[in-house]
Amino acid sequence: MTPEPHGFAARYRVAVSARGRLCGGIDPHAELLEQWGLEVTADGLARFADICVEALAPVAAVIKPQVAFFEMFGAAGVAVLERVIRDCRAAGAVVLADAKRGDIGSTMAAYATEWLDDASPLCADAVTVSPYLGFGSLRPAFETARAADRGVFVLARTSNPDGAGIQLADARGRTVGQTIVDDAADANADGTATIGLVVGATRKHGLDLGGLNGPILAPGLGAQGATAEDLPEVFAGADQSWVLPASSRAVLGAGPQVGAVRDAFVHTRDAVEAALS
Ligand SMILES: O=c1ccn([C@@H]2O[C@H](COP(=O)(O)O)[C@@H](O)[C@H]2O)c(=O)[nH]1
Repeated sequence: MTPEPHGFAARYRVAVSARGRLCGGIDPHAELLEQWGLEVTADGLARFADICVEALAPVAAVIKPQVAFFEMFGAAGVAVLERVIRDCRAAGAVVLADAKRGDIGSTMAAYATEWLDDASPLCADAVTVSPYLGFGSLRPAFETARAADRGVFVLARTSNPDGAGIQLADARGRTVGQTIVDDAADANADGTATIGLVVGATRKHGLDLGGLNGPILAPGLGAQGATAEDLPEVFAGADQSWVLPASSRAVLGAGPQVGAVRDAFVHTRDAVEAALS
């Protein structure tokens, strides 16, 4: 019997059932800043971030700041990121920091503290991680997340074409990507959905996702070519209630007016909800 959602599963389910299945990406590309009439500086970044937060935080179930675009401005950019995370969470959105961290276990523990510990100024609700050092190396992040009802999203089958070489490689009869899925499913047997996966919406992934019992972040909608109508086929074998498509540039390209960004987000979210079961 599937246990009642608790831990991160409960928080995630509440947000998605109230606001729908679309993750709004905050990716302050230099091109977008220029398109919005902003300087490519920390001040321009701060204005861009304020508009994104005002547009998305009250309506999006999950918001995913791409941390690289903040870190590239150094300490001033990280200060903007801290504010984005805090303000989005205060408005009721689940914040997934797209940081793609991964290292040996002892260093992974420091990353876990950075992104998942209440005492950190960068504390989010979930973080993306890379399993290249082995699924087990991520354990400190899983433990920190589980203790705090937070989540960790592990890269399994990414949206970029270059991912195939490693993710589809044979690992004793399964693909490397499938071993990540299976390890995540085992770790989610407690019903907390602490472990989510990243599986691109851009192509047939070839994974058996049926037993995951956790969220599936599906980037690639819009700028990378995937459409809402593609989703049912791409995620045919998954529990689609867990599928969370993500879009950044295609939504943000509607800016800089707050209302236009929000409308673009809501329009995309409604298309996703109409397409998925
Ligand atoms: O497999 C992956 C994992 C992460 N991403 C990230 O998602 C967004 C996509 O942005 P778009 O503008 O909607 O293309 C970006 O932050 C990526 O780093 C991904 O695309 N694919």
